[in-house]
Amino acid sequence: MRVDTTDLEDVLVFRPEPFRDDRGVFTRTFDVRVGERVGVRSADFVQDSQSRSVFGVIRGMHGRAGRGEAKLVRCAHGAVHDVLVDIRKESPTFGAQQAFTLDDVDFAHLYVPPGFLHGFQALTAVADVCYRIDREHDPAEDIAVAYDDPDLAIAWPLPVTVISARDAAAGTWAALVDSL
Ligand SMILES: Cc1cn([C@H]2C[C@H](O)[C@@H](COP(=O)(O)OP(=O)(O)O[C@H]3O[C@@H](C)C(=O)[C@@H](O)[C@H]3O)O2)c(=O)[nH]c1=O
Repeated sequence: MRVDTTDLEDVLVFRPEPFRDDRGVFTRTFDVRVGERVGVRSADFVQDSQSRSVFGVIRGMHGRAGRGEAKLVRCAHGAVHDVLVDIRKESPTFGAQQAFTLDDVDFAHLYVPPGFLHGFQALTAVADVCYRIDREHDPAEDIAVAYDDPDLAIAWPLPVTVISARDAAAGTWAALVDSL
């Protein structure tokens, strides 16, 4: 399993080597020893979750107040266009964003440290995203910035088909920056 750095400080991509044959595919999704070499400790993650989205759905852009949360994110079925925005004021990449394709072909696995906005758009009829977080979910700490905020100007690949009521009511990037 290879580990790539990214344009965003401290964000990593774990790249497994899927095995394919006539039956289908086998892939290791995470390797504790590889993680430990780059400071990502599997034991730190306390909740594993999965969401299923239909074509064109956008979920995001979500963050967490307080000390934030670290995430490991992968797409188990289908494909998503996954976007991260660095909201750590002290970071050299503060305000920068990067997009990643997560799919069930390469099985790339993103490590997102605390202090990021995260969102994705489903590129396939069904897209299952699995993620692990290092703190128990607490809706009181939810942060959301509009997926179509003009200052963020995220280039989503498809017209949005469905978003949640929470995401439709999300705040602006400018308001978030003022609050940091
Ligand atoms: C995120 C989350 C939600 N829930 C509950 C709350 C609610 O009743 C239901 C659906 O929640 P949401 O609408 O917030 O789910 P969703 O919009 O899919 O939120 C997720 O979006 C992606 C982009 C992320 O990065 C995640 O961290 C998370 O914020 O599931 C949990 O119990 N645990 C969780 O970790």
